[in-house]
Amino acid sequence: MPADETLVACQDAALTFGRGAQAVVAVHGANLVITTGERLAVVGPSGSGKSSLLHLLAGLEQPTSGKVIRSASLGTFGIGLVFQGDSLIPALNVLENAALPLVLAGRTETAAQEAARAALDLVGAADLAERLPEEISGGQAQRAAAARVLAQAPRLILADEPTGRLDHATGTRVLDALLTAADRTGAALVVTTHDPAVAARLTVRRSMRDGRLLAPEEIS
Ligand SMILES: Nc1ncnc2c1ncn2[C@@H]1O[C@H](COP(=O)(O)OP(=O)(O)OP(=O)(O)O)[C@@H](O)[C@H]1O
Repeated sequence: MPADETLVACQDAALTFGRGAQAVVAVHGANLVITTGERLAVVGPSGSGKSSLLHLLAGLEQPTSGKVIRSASLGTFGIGLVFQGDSLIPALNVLENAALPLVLAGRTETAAQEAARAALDLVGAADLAERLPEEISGGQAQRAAAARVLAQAPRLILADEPTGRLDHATGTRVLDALLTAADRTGAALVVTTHDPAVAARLTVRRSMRDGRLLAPEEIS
């Protein structure tokens, strides 16, 4: 795999919600290229457009104008999105939640659960495997959700405030796990955050202000 393969490129990609007087421009013409090996922090205050930008990169939202181009090489599990908030299926335990996408993609239950266990271990949540989502805290659920993404070994990990609801030690562990997983698999990693200490763990920082993506800054 070439070191600088482009995975996703935004060309003047804008995202507007609503119309007319109610229109909110969440992202103004963003230009951004994500290559393999990328370690990018997107920082900015609440409402500045970080989640919207991530959703454009993931293809969850289509740009209102401009383009978002994803490499055909990304395939089924090319992009793994760690969402803000709860995303676990209540009727499945943590292990089954983490294994589900792999089972749906045709892996055997055993192979899927093996990958899920390894990912839970990586985020320090192996002891939660048999618990239901209602039996764990919000921070533990965030770790389980991160494990579900890591089990898929995506080539691009998009993490939306992955440490936002966690105490410092747990947040550090989740971030360590995302960085370790990205290093091991060669995945690119994009993290949105309010927290300068989280941004400092990545290589490049881009700030958002009122929907505008500012120029890249290298993090020393
Ligand atoms: N589905 C939606 N419908 C209408 N407006 C939206 C929608 N999603 C986001 N917005 C608006 O777009 C702007 C950017 O929101 P976004 O969630 O991307 O910001 P953010 O920087 O991720 O904020 P936070 O840090 O609080 O998650 C905000 O003004 C928000 O109210």
